[in-house]
Amino acid sequence: PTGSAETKPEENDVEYLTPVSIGTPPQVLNLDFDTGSSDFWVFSSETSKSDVNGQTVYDPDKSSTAKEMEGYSWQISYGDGSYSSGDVYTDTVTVGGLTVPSQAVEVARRVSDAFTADTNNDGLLGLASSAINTVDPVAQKTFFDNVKSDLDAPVFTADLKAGTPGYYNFGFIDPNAYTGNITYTPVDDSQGFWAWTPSGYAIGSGQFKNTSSLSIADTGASLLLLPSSVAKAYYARVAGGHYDSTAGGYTLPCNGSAPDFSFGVADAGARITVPGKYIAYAPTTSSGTICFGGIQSDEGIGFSIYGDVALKAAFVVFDAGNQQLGWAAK
Ligand SMILES: NCc1ccc(-c2ccco2)nc1
Repeated sequence: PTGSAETKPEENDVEYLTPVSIGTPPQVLNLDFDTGSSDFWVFSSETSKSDVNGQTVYDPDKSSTAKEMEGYSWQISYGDGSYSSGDVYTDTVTVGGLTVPSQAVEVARRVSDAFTADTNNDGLLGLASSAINTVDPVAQKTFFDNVKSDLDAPVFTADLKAGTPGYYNFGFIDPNAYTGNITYTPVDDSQGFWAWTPSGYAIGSGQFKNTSSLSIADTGASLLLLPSSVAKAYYARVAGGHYDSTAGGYTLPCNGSAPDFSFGVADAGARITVPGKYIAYAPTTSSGTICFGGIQSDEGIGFSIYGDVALKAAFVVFDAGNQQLGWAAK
């Protein structure tokens, strides 16, 4: 079998939410599919009332197929400083027509303020390696790991789009979803991420620079976080671009003409071009004319993060069968 689920962008494409059915009768929650983490967690009837603010919650007591995993718990913290924690059930979960009869569903007791404030986000569905799942005492499998062996092919694809719905597909590669060829590059999952090394980059029509820095493909991250030297070189080419410590990063005019940013995949000379208009990411709170930059520095993280700003410029194949990432233009 195969599956296909439409995913919809929140404002400014800050995240993409995908409907997921949990339990019997089905309870539909809109989740943030995250290739940068491996916990499937949801707002629930157990979530502290002060932590819930409009989210749809999963209530295991209303599901005839829910089973509590007694003595199991989880707690996770993310790179953006947000966190959540709680207990664990198993229940039937359906994504894009694909059903896992006994998926570990991590129900939240507590979530951090940023999750509380994100009213449309009902939880996360992790798609990184199950090796970094946080459930204690025994790590649980991701939805993809549970369904992988049944799929026509052990792959899923991310086709995120700017300001309009895209798709997460499971078990097949849609030839109509991309242009040209898919260029594959090896994945190193030793840290649990979809980690890869781009072959280099170009800013606008500038010359391509061969440099390699470990990066992850992260659908659960909004921005493109690059080595500080690259981010600096990029904004040096942006009229009105500069580092603004009050904003906490580089800003630029929202209506400007920022240069494109291209990155190389494998040595095959394949390039993905992020249009400059994607880099005027979101107006800063204090203005409508100055935007927070979609490219920022990866200082302090230890690797670069190819988040939605970059991913929405490409058709991306997460190929677990061959431990590789495929990139295509679209
Ligand atoms: N990269 C994982 C991730 C995803 C979403 C969020 C988040 C915080 C507030 C709203 O959403 N944090 C981390």
